[in-house]
Amino acid sequence: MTHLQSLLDGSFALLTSLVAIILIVAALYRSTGKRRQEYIPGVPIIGVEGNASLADARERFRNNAKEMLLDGYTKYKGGPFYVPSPLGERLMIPPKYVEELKSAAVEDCDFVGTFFEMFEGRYTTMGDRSTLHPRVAKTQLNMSLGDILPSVREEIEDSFREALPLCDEWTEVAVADRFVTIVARVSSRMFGGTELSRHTEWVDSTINFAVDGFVLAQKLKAVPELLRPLVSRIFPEMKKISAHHETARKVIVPILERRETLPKQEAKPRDFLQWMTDEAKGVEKKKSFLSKIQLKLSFAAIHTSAAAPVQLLYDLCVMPEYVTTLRSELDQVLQEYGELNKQALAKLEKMDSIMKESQRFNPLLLITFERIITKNTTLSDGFTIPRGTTIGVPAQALSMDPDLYPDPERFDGFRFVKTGEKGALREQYAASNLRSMAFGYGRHACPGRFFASCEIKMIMSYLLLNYDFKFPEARKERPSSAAVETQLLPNHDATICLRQRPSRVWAN
Ligand code: HEM
Repeated sequence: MTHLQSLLDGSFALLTSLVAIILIVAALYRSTGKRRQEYIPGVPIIGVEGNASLADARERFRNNAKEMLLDGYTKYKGGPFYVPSPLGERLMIPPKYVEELKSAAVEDCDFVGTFFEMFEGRYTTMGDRSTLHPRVAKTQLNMSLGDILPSVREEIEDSFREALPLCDEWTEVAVADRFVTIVARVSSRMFGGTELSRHTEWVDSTINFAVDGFVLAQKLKAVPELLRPLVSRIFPEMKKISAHHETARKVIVPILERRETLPKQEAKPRDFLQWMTDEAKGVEKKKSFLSKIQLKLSFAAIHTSAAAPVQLLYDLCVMPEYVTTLRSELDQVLQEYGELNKQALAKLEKMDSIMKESQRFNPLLLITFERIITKNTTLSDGFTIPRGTTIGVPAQALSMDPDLYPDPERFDGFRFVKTGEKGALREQYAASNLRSMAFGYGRHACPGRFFASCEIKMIMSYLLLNYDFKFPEARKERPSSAAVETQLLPNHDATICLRQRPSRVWAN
């Protein structure tokens, strides 16, 4: 009896523990918000053809996303397909569906949610539901481009002098990181003037916030989702991310406090921080909030814009025949305008075109227009996208479509000047339409793309005017980009030989 009683007691204790474990697991599972993926019948998954399993395809996608996306786009052109991914299969949608979804309600077609998913936003703090920075970028930043360009020019000169000092002799340097520093400084000048752009700790934080967040996200993805809340604490990047926020607070809050004491009759600074301060509503007015958002904006602005001139520089080193034409366009424009102001930059049509062509081959993002569909959504032709599906557009594959870009495999630096002669705006570098989706599309299309376009043109102009450049003798091919899932990072180890030109800086 006693034996049976203790056996029953033991079983009861075991059962209670089991129930408790199941409840905890269920609660944790719910708290992660992850549901079992519902696939759309008949929609193919790229990479699982033949004997390949879904797990194989997901693994292959990590490093071969570019080829697999192109494969899917070519095979199922005009129709949807899934790309395999450890995060769950992502649904690539054709342009007709993009058009329908471009202005869907934010809560039904969630853009910020993709940051939380892809960059583990809960831990990396990447992604923010505040609309303050996109609001300000769409309005004040874009309206003020002409006014802020002189300070951008000055910062380019100063940061080039520090990051890439001019030398009479050919000097071999790895350029990628130096361009990140230049762009971080130039962006910071636009964010908050020289108080930010010359503040080394701030500039380092804006660069490394993205790097640490990216590394942490990759590490966390290798850990089962349930364990991430616990495991995240042991990764050093977690502490580094907190330190970047602390730097942002320490640097920005005093700037904002000083600005409050400026006499009313004094002209307000013309920078992003000031525009955000003026536009902020409710909790957005808190200085600590503004510092957090400014750091997050640096994530959107810096590595994205720094990748473009590096990739174009690599292109020009393998195709030096473009350099003379670009320099003579610059000469003509400088002669006409005397300086690189907004109108002058708009006249750099060949430069604009080659930037776009370079981006067509090596964009930073292979997929754009990424959104999470938060409720079952039926489109006009009856196609239903289940709740929880992450959608996107294979933007790079689209830019290789021969129906949109004749002879797409050929690098034709000035192809967009030719079609642009008909006055088609859609062919500009900063265009956002159904055939040019590098900057996304619709409600969330990159609001910083016009600034980015000016900034990249100015950086390339400065480079072309002041430096000769070539690859070292030993390099026979263009350095390949590093594919990390759907991102294509410019090669960070490649070196370039640079030499001072009989310098003109910018002046005519
Ligand atoms: C070449 C450089 C850049 C590239 C390739 C790029 C690309 C993108 C893309 C693909 C999106 C998502 C669009 C969509 O899904 O529809 C985006 C959003 C965004 N970008 Fe950029 N971007 C660049 C530079 C910048 C710069 C310089 C800024 C700020 C000054 C910026 C600020 C933003 C913001 C705030 C958003 C979010 C918009 C929203 O929440 O509605 N970007 N960008």
